[in-house]
Order: sequence, then structure tokens, then C-alpha cells
Amino acid sequence: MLEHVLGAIDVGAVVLDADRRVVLWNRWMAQHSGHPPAEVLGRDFLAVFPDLRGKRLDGAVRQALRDNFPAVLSQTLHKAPLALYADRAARSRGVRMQQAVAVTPLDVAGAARHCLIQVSDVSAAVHRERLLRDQAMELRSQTFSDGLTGIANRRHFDLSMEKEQRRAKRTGISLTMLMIDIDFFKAYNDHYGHQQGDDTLIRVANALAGSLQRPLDLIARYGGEEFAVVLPDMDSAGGARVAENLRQRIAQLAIPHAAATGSRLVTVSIGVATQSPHNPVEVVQLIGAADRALYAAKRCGRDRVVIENP
Ligand SMILES: Nc1nc2c(ncn2[C@@H]2O[C@H](COP(=O)(O)OP(=O)(O)OP(=O)(O)O)[C@@H](O)[C@H]2O)c(=O)[nH]1
Repeated sequence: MLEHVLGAIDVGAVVLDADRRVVLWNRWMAQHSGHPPAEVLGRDFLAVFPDLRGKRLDGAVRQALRDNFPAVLSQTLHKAPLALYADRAARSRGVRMQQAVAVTPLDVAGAARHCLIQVSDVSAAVHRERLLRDQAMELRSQTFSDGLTGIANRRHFDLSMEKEQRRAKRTGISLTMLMIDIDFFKAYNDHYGHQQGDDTLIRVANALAGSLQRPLDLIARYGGEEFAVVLPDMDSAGGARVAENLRQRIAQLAIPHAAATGSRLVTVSIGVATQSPHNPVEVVQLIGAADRALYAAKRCGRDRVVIENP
């Protein structure tokens, strides 16, 4: 009965004697290792699996036999310690089964201590875990990025702005923000259609994002055709330079805009506001100042940069 049970269970079972020789090798082990019992019984376990020497499982077997300590090998640290394969195809591709391994000391009447090694196939669980992790990462990135342009979304901007503003206050550095709005975009949509409007939004977003240089600079789609930029550790003069550079970059794209006045190209207006170390303000005040600067830029004819201090 016991032999039938050992043959039927969906777990690998190996018993080693005090000299690490294999004294039990169930059918599951034969099937997944490719070694029938006749080939391994009486042999040193490490001669069957030579690449185990010096590894965690080798140590766990020693500890079980010598010190009577059981061990469970962490699945994340030791994914596939034994050369075991799900099937022939996996073996020929050299793809080992993902395993959970437990080593248990066994007191055998009238003999020195043995140990039992139990192996289970956790490939499906590991695969499921990986899928869930990938999905979680995908969801996370969707939560913080704008669906149309792929840059950060408003939520990402709000969080980043709060964090950077606190950091600027704490460490006594400047923080500049820009509000950027595409000029005459309603007329652009009306003239070229919404689809081309979307394409232009994407091009403008990519050009703006590609022009920022420092790793902590963040550009987000603030709403509709409006973008916001956070520039940590940047004073007012530096912010004005960045803004002017962005304005020129968009003009250089030379995207035709037949319905715009002036250059008849797609242009942007930019408002700049800076929190200096001597004048810390609230985030709303900083955004309000950048907004006012943007509307001043619009009023003064668009395609320009205006600075306003909070
Ligand atoms: N194609 C497209 N258009 C959008 C999107 N979001 C907002 N818009 C359009 O952007 C336009 C913004 O128009 P307004 O706020 O009147 O400003 P404007 O025409 O750009 O004029 P000024 O800002 O004063 O230069 C509206 O017509 C919106 O429909 C979008 O995701 N795709």
C-alpha cells in the first residue's frame, strides 16, 4: 500500500541514509529526473545531482542528517535546485521545473538518522505570480500615465508637485513650474479634425518630454491641450531658459496651423512660476502664479514665455 501511495503522489519523495545514499526514489522522481530507481538506489545523492555540491540544498541535507534540522528552501531564492523537468520537451530545451523543496530528518529505528526530501512542482504558481506582478505593474503605469500621449497624467503631476515642493522647502532649494498651452487649438481641431488634433497633441507632448534634461524634471498632461512641468532645484532665470527652449522646440516642429494668426504654425504659450528658498508658498499658489503667467502670455499675443512670481 505504501509503495502504491508513494508511486501515486504528485510530489517527488527521496529518502537518503546517513551516508547520503539514496534508499527511496519514488515514481515522480524517476519521471521528472529521467533516472529510474535502479539507476540511483544506493548511489550518493550528489553523484546523481553533481551540480548541487556546495549549494543550499546540499547544506540542508547535511544539517538534517547531522543536526536533526528540517529546512524549507525559499522558492524565490532557489527556483530550480534539482535537474528536474516537466516533460521531455522541457528537458531538451533545458528548462528546469520550478521547485519547492523541503528536507526533513527521519529517525529510523535501529539505524543512523536518514532524511526525506520532498519536491513539488510550483511552475504554475510561479507563472501565475509573474503574470499578476506584470499586471500590477501595467495597472500602476496606467494609473500614472496619460492614455493618449503616454507622458505623466494629472494625478502623477499632483503627487510629484507635492513631493518636490516639500523637498524644496526642507532642503532650501528653488522649485520652478511651467504651465504650457497650445495656441488656438480649438481652431486647429475645427480646421484639421479631432484625429489630427490628437496626433499633434502626441507630437507636442513627445517634443516637450524629449527636451527636458534632468532626471527629476517631470512633464505631465495637465488637461486637454495643457501641459505642466515640474523643475526641481531650478531658479526663475533657469526656468525661463528652459521655457524659452521648449517654446522654440515646438515652433521648430513647424506643424502647419492654417487657422492660427502670425506664423501659421503650431505654437505654445508658457507661464513660469518659481518658489524660491526665501519665499516658500503653497502648491496652489505656485500653480496659480504659473496659470496667471500663462494667461498673460496668451493676452500678450501667444507663442511666448511670461514669468510671474507667486
Ligand atoms: N484633439 C483633441 N483636442 C482636445 C483634446 N483635449 C482638449 N482638446 C481641445 O482643445 C481645445 C482648447 O480650446 P481653448 O481652451 O478654447 O483654447 P485654444 O483654442 O487653444 O485657444 P488659446 O488657448 O486661447 O490659444 C478645445 O477645442 C478642446 O476640444 C484632445 O485630447 N484631443
